[in-house]
Amino acid sequence: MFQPVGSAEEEEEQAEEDCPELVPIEAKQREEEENSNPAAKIPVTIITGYLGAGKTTLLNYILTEQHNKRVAVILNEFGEGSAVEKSLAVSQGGELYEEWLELRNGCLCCSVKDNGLRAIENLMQKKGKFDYILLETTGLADPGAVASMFWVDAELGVDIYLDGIITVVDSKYGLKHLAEEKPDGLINEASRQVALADIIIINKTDLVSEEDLNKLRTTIRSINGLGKILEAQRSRVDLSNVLDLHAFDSLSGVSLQKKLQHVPATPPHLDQSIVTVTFEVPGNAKEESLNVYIQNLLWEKNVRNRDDDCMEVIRLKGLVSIKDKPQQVIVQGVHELYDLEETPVSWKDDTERTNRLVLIGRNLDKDILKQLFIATVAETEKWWTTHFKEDQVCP
Ligand SMILES: Nc1nc2c(ncn2[C@@H]2O[C@H](COP(=O)(O)OP(=O)(O)OP(=O)(O)O)[C@@H](O)[C@H]2O)c(=O)[nH]1
Ligand SMILES: [Zn+2]
Repeated sequence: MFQPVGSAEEEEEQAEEDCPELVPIEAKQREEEENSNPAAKIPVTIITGYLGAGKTTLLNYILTEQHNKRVAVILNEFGEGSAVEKSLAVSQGGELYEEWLELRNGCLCCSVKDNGLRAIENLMQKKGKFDYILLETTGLADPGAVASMFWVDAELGVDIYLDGIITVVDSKYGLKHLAEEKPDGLINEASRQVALADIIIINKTDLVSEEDLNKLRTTIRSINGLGKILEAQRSRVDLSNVLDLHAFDSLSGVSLQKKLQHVPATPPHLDQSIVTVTFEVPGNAKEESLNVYIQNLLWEKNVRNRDDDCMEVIRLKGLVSIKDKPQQVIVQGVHELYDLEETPVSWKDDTERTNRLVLIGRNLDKDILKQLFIATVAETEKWWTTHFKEDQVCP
């Protein structure tokens, strides 16, 4: 795991902020508990989406569907009370709110008002009582920050892993939210959530015409060329499409290879600042240079496009060939965090060795990104150093 210096401390500080003490569950001992493998890691799926898009509806749906999983739910409220969340707890458990609840089907439910980290740590003390975690963020949350939590916290990483990010989009208001301009020139929350998603659920399709739905679908695709788009009413989707995705680990290596070959070049969209860029460069990458390449993009943020705008990468994904490594390496990035991990898949022969990268973000210029990458792979420092202007680091 690579992270810019300072983040770990910041996370630490955040974790210090108060979180309600969680009430232990007096649950009956389960037979499965004895049989369950204590070393097995628990998947966490983040459910995000703009206010009212249908996140809680999705949670409710998952909790009531047959899936043979004992799901623990964490509602991340960031201090904003919500009647809807209350109704979830009540309708499912018929009891208290803001505490741990054991639902009738054995699922656990919790509501927290901090960044969720402490809640998950506490939850892990109930290990063996559940085998899946769903975390709903608030509508205005940046899911990247929540996702980063699982990467930064090494201790947590022993017990759980990030399985995927689901973004629920409201059919009726989705386009409006995506087009919203923020006064400070920042990327709006709705776009950020779509950019980060592994799965995008276009929900409430009952409320719009086929024409409007097409527009929304096209816009979403133009932002995120990699994520899977599903359409739903009442957030009812096939659960095999949203759970156990392994979107962030090397297990996704095999499927990722196929997927990366079919990422559509996203059409330029006038009012859309976030795009997906993908390119392929055959050959080997030198690990050190690859780190420099990624760090310049994610940390130094000193890579600019032709208009001299800074490139902002929100999500990065790829399969690369590292010199002297027999196995394919998966690259994952969310905001400033990234990771290189060997997959179980080996390169068959040297002619096959190649690097495929997908970047989702703002002001991205495919040619410049590719040229920089070629400079890395070919280990020619010249073009490289002339292109980074140390004194022109973006804010
Ligand atoms: N017409 C229609 N309404 C829906 C659909 N799905 C959800 N709703 C309604 O939309 C409202 C918001 O749904 P929630 O699931 O609470 O949305 P949320 O994203 O959790 O909302 P916040 O947590 O407040 O941001 C509720 O009144 C739902 O009943 C749908 O497919 N069609
Ligand atoms: Zn909700």
